[in-house]
Amino acid sequence: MTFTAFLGALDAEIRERADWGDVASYIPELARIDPAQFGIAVALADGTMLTAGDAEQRFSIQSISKVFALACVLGRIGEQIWTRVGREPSGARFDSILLLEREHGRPRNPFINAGAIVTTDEMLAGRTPKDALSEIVGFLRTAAEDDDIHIDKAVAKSEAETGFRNVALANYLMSFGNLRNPPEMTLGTYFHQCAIEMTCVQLARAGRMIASLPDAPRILSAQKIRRLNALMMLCGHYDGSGDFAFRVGLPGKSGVGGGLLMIAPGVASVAIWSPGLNVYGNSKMGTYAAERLVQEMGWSVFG
Ligand SMILES: NC(=O)CC[C@H](N)C(=O)O
Repeated sequence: MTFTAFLGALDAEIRERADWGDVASYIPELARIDPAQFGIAVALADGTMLTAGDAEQRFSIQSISKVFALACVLGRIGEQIWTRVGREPSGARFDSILLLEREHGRPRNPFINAGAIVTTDEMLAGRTPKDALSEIVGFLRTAAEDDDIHIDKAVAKSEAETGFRNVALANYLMSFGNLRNPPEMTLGTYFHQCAIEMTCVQLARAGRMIASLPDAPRILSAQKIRRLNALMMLCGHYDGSGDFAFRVGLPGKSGVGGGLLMIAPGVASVAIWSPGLNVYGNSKMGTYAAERLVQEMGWSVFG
C-alpha cells in the first residue's frame, strides 16, 4: 500500500468508528464543534505533503501554541526562562494548581497551563499584548511560510468568559511573584495565543523546523530544536505523556481543540486533528491515528 493509500484507509477506518471522545466543554466556542471530524497532514523530508480527511479545515490550535511561544521566548531571553519555569513532566492535568503551591509558584514545565502563562508573561516583557501576539503569529507564519494564519477572536473571548481555572493559576503565580504583568493582561494575551487557528497542512508545515526537515526555514538553532523535542516527548501530553510515549514513541504536542503536532526528527512533521478528546484532554482519534501511523512507518525514536 502506498503512503497516500494508507492515510486514506486510516481516514476511512476512523470515520466508521463511533468513539470519537468528547469536545472540550469548558470553552463554549469549542463545545459547539462536531467531534466526528478527522484530518491529517504529513510533511516529509523530500518536501512532499500528504493529506487525508479534513486536512484543510481550520481548528483552534490551543496548547500547541505553547511550543511556538516557548520557541519565541527562548530566542528572546534564552536560558533565563528556566528560572521561572521547570522542565519536568507534571504527572497532573493540564490545568492543575496542585504542584504550584508545593513548588512555590514555579510551574513544572512550559506546556502545562501554569507554565505557558509564565511563558506568555515573558513574551510581554516591554511590549503590548498586540505586539506579543503579532510576534507569535508572525513566527508561525514564517515557520509555515503561509501568511493566512490568524486568531479566532470569538474563541479567545469565549475562553476569557469561562477560563476560571486559568484566572486562578495566574493569580496564584502572581502571589509568588512569578507574574510580572497584571493577571488579566497576561491571560488576555494567553487566551488569544491559544485561539490561533490553523489547518493540519499549515501546522505540519510549521512543524518542519522542529523536525529539522531540509526545506524548513532556518529559524531555530540545532540545540533549541533538540530541547523542544525533549520537552514535547516528556511533557507534550500532560499526564498522558507517558501513555503517548508508550503507544507512539515520538515527541508531540496536543491541544484541547483536538489538534496534535507530532515530530519524527529528520523524517516528518505530522499534524492531526480530531476534536473529540480522551480522559487526558488529548485528541482521542488523533492519538489513535498517531499510533497507527508510527507503527506502519516504523517512525518511533525508540526503533
Ligand atoms: N490543553 C489545552 O489546550 C489548554 C489550552 C486552553 N486555552 C486552556 O488554557 O485551558
